[in-house]
Amino acid sequence: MSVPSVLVHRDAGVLAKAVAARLIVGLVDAQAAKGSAHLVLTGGGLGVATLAEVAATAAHVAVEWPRLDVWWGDERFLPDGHAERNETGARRALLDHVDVDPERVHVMAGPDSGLTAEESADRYAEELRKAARPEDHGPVPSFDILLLGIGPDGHVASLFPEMPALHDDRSVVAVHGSPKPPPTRISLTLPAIRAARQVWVIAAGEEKAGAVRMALQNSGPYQVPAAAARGRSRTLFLLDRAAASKLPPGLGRPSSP
Ligand SMILES: O=C1O[C@H](COP(=O)(O)O)[C@@H](O)[C@H](O)[C@H]1O
Repeated sequence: MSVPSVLVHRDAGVLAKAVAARLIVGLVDAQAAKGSAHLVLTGGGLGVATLAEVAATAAHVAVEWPRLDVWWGDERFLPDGHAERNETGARRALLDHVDVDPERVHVMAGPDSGLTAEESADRYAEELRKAARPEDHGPVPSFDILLLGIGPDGHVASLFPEMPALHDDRSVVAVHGSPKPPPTRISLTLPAIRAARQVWVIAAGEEKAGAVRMALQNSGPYQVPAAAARGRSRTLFLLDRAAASKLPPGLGRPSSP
């Protein structure tokens, strides 16, 4: 697993633009190397703001959107089109504005599908398994870039501290009793997240500063799930100054004056 690098931008607005630019370059590079790419999206305020910045950046035309598989790290178990679904935010901010192949946009089914949360998680795990190639050596594709927001409690995706999902070795699980609404969610597990080539944890705001510090300081994953969010080749913590404000001196590298 890779050792995290920390990059700090001036504020949330600059951070969203910087992550968007980095994402466009990362996808173009992955497609140039392999022909197609796998991207895992996050929900949350900064996650959606980043996608809106991708759509607003002229260079996004360099991404071959039809040759991109889009996945989610987690979903709130709500009906299709619900404003609080991570999918809805991603569609409005980016996916409705680019030429993605609908067959390659892999959504986590909600209750309107007739599935229970467990069945939805199992179905997503199966979709991931089918997309995995022998060279991935596991039940999920080696995602090229996996984006994660982080909660003030250190949660990533819908993996909350001290919940049983943190011990699950399946790739996708249903989560019940989430401390953040809505209570029922679907989430990739830590083994699925750690199968990614690159994991980018993005965070803005002072309320995230304590969690960011713990995630970078060898906390146990059961207490701080973000501490286990690491990519096989690269892990980036992309922060604004407020989210980096509790890091020990020298840990964060300023990127924006
Ligand atoms: O509920 C969720 O929250 C986290 C973080 O969201 P933020 O608005 O505090 O940045 C997000 O990463 C996750 O995907 C989402 O379901």
